[in-house]
Parts: sequence; C-alpha cells; structure tokens
Amino acid sequence: MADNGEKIMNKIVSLCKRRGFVFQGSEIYGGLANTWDYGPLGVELKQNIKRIWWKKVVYERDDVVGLDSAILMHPRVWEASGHVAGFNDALVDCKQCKSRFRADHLIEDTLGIHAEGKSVQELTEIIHNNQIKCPVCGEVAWTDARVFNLMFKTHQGVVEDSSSVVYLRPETAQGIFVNFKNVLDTSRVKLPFGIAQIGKAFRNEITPGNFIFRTREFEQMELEFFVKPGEDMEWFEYWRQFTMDFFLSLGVKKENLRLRDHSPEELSHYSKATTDLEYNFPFGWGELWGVANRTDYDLSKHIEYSGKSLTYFDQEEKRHIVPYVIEPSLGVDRAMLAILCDAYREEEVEGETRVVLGFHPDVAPIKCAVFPLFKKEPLEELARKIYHDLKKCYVVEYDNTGSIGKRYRRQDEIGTPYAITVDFDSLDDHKVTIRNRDTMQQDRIGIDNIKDYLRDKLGF
Ligand SMILES: Nc1ncnc2c1ncn2[C@@H]1O[C@H](COP(=O)(O)OP(=O)(O)OP(=O)(O)O)[C@@H](O)[C@H]1O
Repeated sequence: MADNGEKIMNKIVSLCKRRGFVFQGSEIYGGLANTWDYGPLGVELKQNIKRIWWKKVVYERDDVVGLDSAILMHPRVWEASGHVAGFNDALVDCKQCKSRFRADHLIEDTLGIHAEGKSVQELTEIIHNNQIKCPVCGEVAWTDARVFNLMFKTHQGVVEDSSSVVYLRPETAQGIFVNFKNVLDTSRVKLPFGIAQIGKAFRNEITPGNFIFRTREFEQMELEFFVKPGEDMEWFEYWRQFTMDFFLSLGVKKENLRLRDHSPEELSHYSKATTDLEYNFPFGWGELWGVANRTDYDLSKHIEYSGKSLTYFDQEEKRHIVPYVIEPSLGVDRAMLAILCDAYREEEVEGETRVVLGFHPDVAPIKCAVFPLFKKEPLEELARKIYHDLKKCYVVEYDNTGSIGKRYRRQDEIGTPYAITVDFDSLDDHKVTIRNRDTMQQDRIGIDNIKDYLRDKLGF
C-alpha cells in the first residue's frame, strides 16, 4: 500500500473505532484476528446500505422477489454446486519466515498480473520463474502452491461423524437456486425474474485483511436473475451497468469506480462472462460487486444431483426450459468500506482541520442533530421537544455538551447532513438555525417548517 493510502486507511479505521462504526471483534479478549463488530453508527450505516439495495432491487421493480434462506444447507448442495471439489484457493508458504500467502494475490501484488483461475502448477511456475521475493522477509524460498478449500466445516447434531458434516454457506446464491421451484410455484413470477437475498456468508480466507474488505464472516446482497437462454447477454449488460449506476446514485465518485471484465482464463468454471465493479480503495483497486453470467450451470447441477425438475414452462414456446441466470453479487461490508473511504475528507476551516464524512443523506447514519445553545432551561425543553418530534421521522441525535463549534465538528465527522441549534431568540421568534454539513451555510427557519425543510433537502 502506498504510504498515503496507508495513512488514510489508518485514519478511517481509527475514526470508525473512536466514533462507534466498527470495533475489533472480541476486543476485551485481545481480539480475534480479522473479525469486526459493527457499533451503533456502523449498524445504521450498514442497515441503510442494505435497505437501499433492497429498495432498488426488490421494491422498485416488479420482476424481483425476496428470500431469506438458511445458512446451513444439505451437504449435497455444495457437492452439486462444485464447492466441495472446487471452492479452493492456492496457498504458498515462505519456508524462511513461515508467512502464508494466497498464490494468485502474491503474483498480482508483486508482478501486477491477474492470476485468478490459474492451476496450482501454473502458479508455482510463475512464482519460481519470476523469483518472487517474500514481501515479509525478502527471501526467495517458496513451497509449491497447494489447494485449500475455503468452506467452513462443522457438524450438525450431537454425533460428529461424516454423515453429520454441514458447511457454513460460502455464498447466499445456492439458497436461491434450491428454492427456485418453491418461488416459481408460489409467486406467479414469469421470466425474466429475479430472487434477491441478503445474508451472511463464510469463507476461510487464507489472507483476510484490509479492515472489513476481506473477512472470513461477511454479508452478501445477491440477486439471481433468471432469463431465457439467448437473452442472457442482454441482461448481463443491463446488470453490469446497474452496479455502476447504483454507486453513482449514492454519490460515490466516478473516478473511483471502474468496470473490469474478466479475461477468458480468469472466468470461473460456471461463467460465460464476468465483470467486477471495482473501487479505488486507499490500498488499491478491489472488487466490490461481481456480475456473472452463470448460464444454466447451477440449476442444471441441482437437477442432476437432486433428481428434481427445476425447469420453467415457457408458455410461448410450449416447452420446459432451464433458465439462464445473471448474478450481481455485492458484499455489504465492502460496500460500506467503499462508501466510508469515498466520503472521508479533511478540510481547512478557519485555520483548523475539520474531518468530514460527506455521506449521501440516504446512507448517513444520523440525518439531523439537535443542539440547545446552552445546557439551560427553557432552551433544553424546546430543543428536546424538537428532537423528540423529529425522531418520529428520522434518526436524530441530541447533543448538549461542548461549544456549538465542537458539536458541529462531531457531527461532521460522522456524516450528519444537518444540525439544528435552538437559541434564546428561538423562544420568542419560534425559529431555529439549521446548518448544512457540506456548505456550512446556516438558514433561519420556523420550527413548524423543520420537517418540510428536511424533507426537501434530504429527499425523503
Ligand atoms: N472474504 C470476503 N470478505 C468480504 N466480502 C467478500 C468476501 N468475499 C467476497 N466478498 C463480497 O462478495 C462479493 C461476491 O463474491 P465473489 O465470490 O464474487 O467474490 P470473489 O471473486 O471470490 O472475491 P475476491 O476475488 O475478492 O476473493 C464480492 O464482490 C465481495 O463484495
């Protein structure tokens, strides 16, 4: 990571901890490596991201329905999907310092070439032929690359034998495929249609890191969009563009987003075309949202393994078909990190640095703050009344400690778009001062107009 990128990441991580966005997991026990807990503001930010995604992908459309399937599934699901045999990453160890790396990442980071999808033999050769140095100790002393299955295995019930093995799902998608028929039979959906789901996924990543970018437990927002074969590439293009538009609509800067198409060698075994929406994180470009044309691979495999008919009767053609599927898959935690990184800025104001999270109002954890100018009655009484009244519509915070300047800074730092100050004049003229986070401009408005004002400015 470039020095500046590392500095910015450190600032974001420390802000997240200091203000209650993200805490180290199990911190009082020394922490469990690469686990993170979302604090009071983090959970709001995360919920907002999920709610916006659900609104855009499910509620605003008439061709997508929702689902919430179980994390633990029949082990045959993962045999059918190819995860038991093939959900592997290749790892290499440095014999000198014992550091462990994901082979494709080691190659990408040191040689700058994409190595995803290459065989262990190919990865081993590239590492040896290029005499890649260990990023930790600088030696060239690698083991051969070897595969490692990323699924977490556990046991269901009291007997721990091979018949009780279950996996923590490594993606939410398979829960959708196995419910394809249930949804078809109960929802009167017609092709093209999608099934959306938000939920936890688990991968025993070889090298987790970069804060909440890569963890072993994370959340996904996945859509499986079923289409007629032959219409798949059209829909692939549609969802590819959707991903970019989604983040632009949340105010994420265009120059920090790019769509990267996978080369034929990089494509997963099930995919006809894949594009990643990538974000320019402080540590470099990274995948945010993967869009894959999974063809009829998954449904066909489940037909084969379950013996059940997972077909769709095409009324026009009067025949059963196995639909193709386009999958846009977005990580909640990565989306949150991208939004945090994009929103973070430092500005010089009157000789002081102010830190701002310039969140789009839709994602901002707190929409408005209410301050009494002084900690005194009847100022507080009026301020509290305004606060309680606003709470019925928005997530609002009340703050009566420190100077007004300090209180503004505290709200800037957590991305609150508006702050209202109740002063002595408010008692007579029934007006308050409302201040915009970004322009720092202040308007004097009637107390009765606060809700209209906010609705107009926030857009909801
Ligand atoms: N370990 C993880 N931690 C956090 N989010 C993840 C993780 N793995 C995947 N995701 C999220 O789920 C989305 C879809 O998963 P997908 O299987 O396409 O990822 P992937 O290609 O394996 O990711 P990567 O190449 O970064 O390992 C990703 O775009 C990402 O946002």
